Amino acid sequence: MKRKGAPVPCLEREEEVGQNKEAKRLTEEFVAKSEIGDITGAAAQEEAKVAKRGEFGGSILTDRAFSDLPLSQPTLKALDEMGFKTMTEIQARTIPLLLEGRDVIGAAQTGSGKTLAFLVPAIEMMHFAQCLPRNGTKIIVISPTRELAMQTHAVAKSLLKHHTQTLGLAVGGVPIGKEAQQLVKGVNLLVATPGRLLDHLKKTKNFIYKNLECLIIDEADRMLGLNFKDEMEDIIKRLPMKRHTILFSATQSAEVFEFAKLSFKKKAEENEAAQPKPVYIGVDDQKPKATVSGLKQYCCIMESEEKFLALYTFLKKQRSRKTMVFFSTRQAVKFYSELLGYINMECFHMDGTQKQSARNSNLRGFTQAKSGILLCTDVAARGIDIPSVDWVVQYDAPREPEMYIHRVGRTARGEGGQGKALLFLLTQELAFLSCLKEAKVSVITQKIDITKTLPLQALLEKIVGENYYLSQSAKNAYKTCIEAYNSHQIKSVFNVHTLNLKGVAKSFCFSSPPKVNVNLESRPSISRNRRDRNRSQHGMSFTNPYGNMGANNRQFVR
Ligand SMILES: Nc1ncnc2c1ncn2[C@@H]1O[C@H](COP(=O)(O)OP(=O)(O)OP(=O)(O)O)[C@@H](O)[C@H]1O
Repeated sequence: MKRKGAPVPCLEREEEVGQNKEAKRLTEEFVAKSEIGDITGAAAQEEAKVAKRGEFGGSILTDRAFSDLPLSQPTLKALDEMGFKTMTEIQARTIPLLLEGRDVIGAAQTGSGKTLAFLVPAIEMMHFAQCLPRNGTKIIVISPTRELAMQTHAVAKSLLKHHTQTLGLAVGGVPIGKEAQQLVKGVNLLVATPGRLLDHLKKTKNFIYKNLECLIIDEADRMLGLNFKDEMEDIIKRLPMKRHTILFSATQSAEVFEFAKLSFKKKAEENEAAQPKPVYIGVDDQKPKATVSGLKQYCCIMESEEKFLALYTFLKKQRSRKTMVFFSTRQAVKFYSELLGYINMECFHMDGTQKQSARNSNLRGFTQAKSGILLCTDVAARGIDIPSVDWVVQYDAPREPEMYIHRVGRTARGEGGQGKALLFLLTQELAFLSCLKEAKVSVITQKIDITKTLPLQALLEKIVGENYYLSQSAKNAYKTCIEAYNSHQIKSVFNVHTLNLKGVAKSFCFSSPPKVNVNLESRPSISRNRRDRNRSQHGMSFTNPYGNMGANNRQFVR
């Protein structure tokens, strides 16, 4: 195939720049006519009612001051310099217990100050033990992503400003050698991601962790889920048994309690009578809502072919705001950021497979921006504390309600934080709202009308069709989108067989579904023999019998 067009997002050829300007002019014309991005009708009325009831906003702070606690002078001074005077509820309820040396499982809404809740007592523990570098690592904090680990490390650095204890960071994506040297010199408080921590536990000679006093697991429900379970079990096996364990998360799951049993049991067996039981503090367990009061939540119901038009129009309308958009795959993040860049809507993008330097610079760029767009996968869903995010848009539905809660938790954070969240759902996915309701999340639904913007579709199809790189990227994104949908956790709601492939293809700017091989684990109508035949032909994965899925595949396309 002749490769037409410039590699995206570079625009080098003169005529392409011209084409780009034309695309921009035309797209803006369509946007001006559209209504999405303005909350209207029933949604606006509902919003007014909520405001009237005084349910929106509100303080997360208690009237208890940090200075009421028996904290060391260096810590109090640092807290004061950081601008923290009174405690949030999770801090007020857990810090005193942790200072007494109790093991705690803490749960509190996103953005409610859990980081200080575990760092302050951890630092006090080191201070009062008068730790020196030669004592090795006394505290380990494990975070699920590099970004969250870096953020926690930054908060710990500020808190340790007037202390003498040492701090270190061990995350993937950076040379391991330098970290190892630091560990050998003596890091009293180590913040790490699980994979890199395990590497050091296995391979870094003279890494002193035998004196470990406290293991803190942040985002515990995520860390103990399927992806990290084996690593975490291996880590736990290697660490000294005699230590405190602290688990924190915004959402609690059965896994956390299972893990807690495993982690706390060993110690209990060792000296059962002397060990007080771990304490569970669920700050929001009695609250009717799982999300913070400063968050307004909306849901737009649409068809597949409307999705990208709706997003584009929304982003245009909200261009003076700071918006995060979540997708289910990194290929979708890549394609849509290229496409938006091509039509002059620059955005930051972040996914788990980017080089660490690119991840950092995108996150830094978006964090520092007054307005802007960050397209991302769930690598940015948890813990990340970006100031003043106005909107969280979930372009692809999350894989479970807990992930919804974490994603929307990137806005309306901290004291007085306010923000809005918008969930895109396909008509056949409406039942997900019941799942959200069960998880104590209620959203205001809105049907959107994008008829005025529909002519934009042809222009987008032309742009993608004429650019080899964009169309390859779109194809990858289309293929992986279907595969991700197929592996959705809530199969009764997100059933791949109900997808309208023609509509999905349109959302990736194809006029008809492109030919792709898709790996789907199962399809009820396919005989086992045929499936096995396919499997043996193609190794572990097999070519989906939809094969080159196309619009004429009637069984699959509505
Ligand atoms: N006592 C406090 N007073 C004022 N602001 C605070 C206080 N404690 C924390 N904050 C601010 O609240 C914001 C959210 O805190 P943090 O990142 O610790 O939340 P979190 O509960 O860990 O959220 P998530 O569940 O999303 O990880 C931060 O910007 C932090 O600086």
